[in-house]
Amino acid sequence: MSDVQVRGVRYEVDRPLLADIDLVLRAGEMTALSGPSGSGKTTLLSIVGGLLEPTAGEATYDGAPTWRGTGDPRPEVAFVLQVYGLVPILSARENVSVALRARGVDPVEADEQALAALTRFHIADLADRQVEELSGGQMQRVALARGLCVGAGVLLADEPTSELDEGNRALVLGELRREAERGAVVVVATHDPAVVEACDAHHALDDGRLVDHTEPVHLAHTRFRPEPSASEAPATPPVADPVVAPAQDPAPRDDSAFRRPPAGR
Ligand SMILES: Nc1ncnc2c1ncn2[C@@H]1O[C@H](COP(=O)(O)OP(=O)(O)OP(=O)(O)O)[C@@H](O)[C@H]1O
Repeated sequence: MSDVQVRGVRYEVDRPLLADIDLVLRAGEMTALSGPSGSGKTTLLSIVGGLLEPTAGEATYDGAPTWRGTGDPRPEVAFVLQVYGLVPILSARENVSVALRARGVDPVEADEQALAALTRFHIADLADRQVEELSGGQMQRVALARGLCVGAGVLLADEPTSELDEGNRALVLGELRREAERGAVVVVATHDPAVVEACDAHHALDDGRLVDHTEPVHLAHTRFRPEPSASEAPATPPVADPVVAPAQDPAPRDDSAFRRPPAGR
């Protein structure tokens, strides 16, 4: 098991997009990366995974830079992309199978493993449907099946629950937890306080820099949540910290499947 080390990373295009990023992303843990839209989460994931070359500094995994000079990620790295990156005219199973074949898995075996991966996300019944016929949430789960099926050492997921209902979010968090438990570095860029809460570590970005998130966390949808009108005002005062008490669920949620394990595991 190896951690990802991010040291002195800066990234500029026509202006600085990331500056002074120093992080350790630990193997065996789920790490949340939060921050408002445009704060640099996707850019940082891309550098961590070797899709982008940092202007300065480096990200390393297992002692070697993740940037290989080409923009092709190392085989130990898998992404679940925000825009899914699926091939619309291929079936769900084919989209997953392609990722396995690219890593040298025999085609018949790859098809079997692809079906097993879709089963993890409760979409085995959609295996032979073309991806372009699927809903956004179904596509997101196909992308998750593809990202998680390869047993990557570094799994980078960009907003992996953005299209999902609460039940499927719990399912996905449970599967990400399983990846961490087998020793992967799991990093999740997210706006969702429930996802942050399920992670072992949390780093917040604002305008391309890491910020102290012990104060109210920079989560866009909590920051910009409108004030309730007088007629909508709750009978009891709202809780001050949206991350400590993020949800106002009417019913208790069974999140035991993805809750972080107790200390000293
Ligand atoms: N190729 C590019 N050229 C120039 N600017 C870019 C490029 N890619 C991203 N940016 C800018 O970099 C900043 C960070 O973008 P990024 O996608 O990393 O943010 P994010 O935190 O992931 O946002 P979101 O939550 O909306 O997905 C934004 O201001 C964006 O406009």
